[in-house]
Amino acid sequence: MKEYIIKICGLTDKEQAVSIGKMGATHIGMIYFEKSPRHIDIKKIAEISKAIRGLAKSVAVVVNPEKETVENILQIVDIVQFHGDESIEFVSLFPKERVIKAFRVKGEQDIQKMKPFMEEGYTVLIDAYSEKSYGGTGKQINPKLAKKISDIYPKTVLSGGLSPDNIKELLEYVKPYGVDASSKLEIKPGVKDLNRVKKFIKMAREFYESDN
Ligand SMILES: O=C(O)c1ccccc1N[C@@H]1O[C@H](COP(=O)(O)O)[C@@H](O)[C@H]1O
Repeated sequence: MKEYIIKICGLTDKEQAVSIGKMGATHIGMIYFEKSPRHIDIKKIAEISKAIRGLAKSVAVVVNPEKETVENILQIVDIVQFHGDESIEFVSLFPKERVIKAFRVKGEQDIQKMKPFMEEGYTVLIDAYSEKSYGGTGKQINPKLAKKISDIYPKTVLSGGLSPDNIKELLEYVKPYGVDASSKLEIKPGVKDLNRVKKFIKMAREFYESDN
């Protein structure tokens, strides 16, 4: 069977997370980064992670964390998503299959930074660069650049401003291994519009389950 990732991120509510798991998301993300408007504490992450067990994989998004923080988080979620400037030396302290490494991509020069992670076979997520924020900005990555990265590296997850309005076109053009969406599926930070989420997941599943 074909492997792919459909990740919905920035959940703060258990009931919403369970609904999204039932809609067919493969991964559900929660933000553990105090500067984010979607930040939730460890107790809440544990509660949501437990509730979605068997439905979808749980992912905690962190930005430049301490080693102990990651060790504690990996006790309660399936996967940790490093969304800051973490080095390969730091990331490789943790099991590869339990890691997603995100890169905020400005231009082709950033591909160089991804190379060590690609060579080691990590799942690599690409997001748009923003000066103001580490993520969840709704900004879109240049599709040509995204395609170039996805063509180079088969385990590339596309993110950055994805929604039902652009997903079909981007999937057909970039053909990434996975997709990840957050802010463009929200009513307000941390609260999802479930109709938009459902539409997004349906469109992504149609792509991945067709002979694209
Ligand atoms: O969502 C956040 O607040 C956030 C904070 C810090 C790092 C990452 C964050 N979100 C991730 O950013 C990408 C793109 O999100 P969007 O769809 O453009 O809103 C995604 O992986 C989010 O999980």
